[in-house]
Amino acid sequence: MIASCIICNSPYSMDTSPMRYSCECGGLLQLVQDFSGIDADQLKRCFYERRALRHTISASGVWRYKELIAPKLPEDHIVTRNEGNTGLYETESVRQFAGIRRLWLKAQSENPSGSFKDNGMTVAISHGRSLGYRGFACTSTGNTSSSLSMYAATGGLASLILVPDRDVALNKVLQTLAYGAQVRTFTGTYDDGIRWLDNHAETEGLYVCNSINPFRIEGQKSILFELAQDMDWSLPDWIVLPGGALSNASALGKGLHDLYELGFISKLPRVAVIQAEGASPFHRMIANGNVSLTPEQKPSTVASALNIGNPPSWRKARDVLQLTNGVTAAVTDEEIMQAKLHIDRSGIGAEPASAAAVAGLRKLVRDGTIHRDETAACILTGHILKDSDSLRSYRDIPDRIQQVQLAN
Ligand SMILES: Cc1ncc(COP(=O)(O)O)c(C=O)c1O
Ligand SMILES: N[C@@H](CCOP(=O)(O)O)C(=O)O
Repeated sequence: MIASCIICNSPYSMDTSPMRYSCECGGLLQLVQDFSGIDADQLKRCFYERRALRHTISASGVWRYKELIAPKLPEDHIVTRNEGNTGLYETESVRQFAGIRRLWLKAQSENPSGSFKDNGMTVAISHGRSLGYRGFACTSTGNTSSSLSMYAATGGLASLILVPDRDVALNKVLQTLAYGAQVRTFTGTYDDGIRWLDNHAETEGLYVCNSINPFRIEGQKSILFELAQDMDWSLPDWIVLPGGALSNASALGKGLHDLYELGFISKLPRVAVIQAEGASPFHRMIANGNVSLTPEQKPSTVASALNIGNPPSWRKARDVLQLTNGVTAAVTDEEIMQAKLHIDRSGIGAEPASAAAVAGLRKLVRDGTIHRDETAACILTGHILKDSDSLRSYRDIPDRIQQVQLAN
């Protein structure tokens, strides 16, 4: 496959190692898809047929869309856990909380490792394996690492993980270790980890699975494809998602572009990217009308997955806002936890980072950016058990635990 630089358009072949993540000029790479031979109506029928095929690669909520993601990747290199196929819910209590006419929640938390990362990771790992790599690496606040180490274990491959030594959810790191990964902790943030990988991955023979990897982004497009298929190719007015490294904003935007180009959808929904106030360099850039991103040196939020001060994909996300007439917002930790309470009590549940999307939707409805008669889908990115420390902040929990003596 060919990738091109998002800044200067230089082309690169992605079929040989060492793997390339960025251009000589520093711009990230983006895969170039050729949809010229595709019969869209026939492909649409295939998507429905494949969804019904249990226990096959094609039934995966990612590989079902292989022609639009990695058409030439040989099937025998694919490492899959039947990812995707996640639920789409309409929940009255969360809808009322957000204050919008109709709201759908896409629960990527139902993925096999518990977060949306699996949609992209299956593609990145499979691509790396097709190039002959045996060692896979990332830096992570915990979800990318859980996903990477799960797929590495599935494929009999080695994983090396760099984890900041503070402000990460311990149970995500334990999940990562449980799958068998080697973990190195360091003083610093996700941003420092990315820099280290940039400088050392090639010499250590490692394939990097962070979202600087364009195959990760390509795989994450499937979240949007599945949402569109679930909704019979008629998407809501808004797609609202949390923003950290901005991989999801980049991927969903590319997915929207693809579906529009192929004629699967006739209208582009608007994209709203929601950041936590303590880690909101992208929101500040957009709100201030700046042309480049000023990194945040000490990102800090209760939504530990969003503790990212220098999101690598900010240019791709900016282009998505331009394509979809999108917006950004920032929400406080208190607003995030308030939204999380509603999502948890609805029975769906989510980690704080995911709840930022619902908190942001509520804010944008309240300030009139989103009209209450419009419709929206929020992407719930991670599972309720992912950040279990945050659950301790529910003040009513002690009142609902009763110590009793059980008589036989
Ligand atoms: C649960 C969860 N939600 C949201 C995000 C932010 O997504 P992105 O980095 O794609 O902006 C992350 C990690 O990045 C995450 O782990
Ligand atoms: N929250 C993420 C951080 C972003 O990672 P990336 O995979 O988009 O590079 C995590 O789970 O580590």
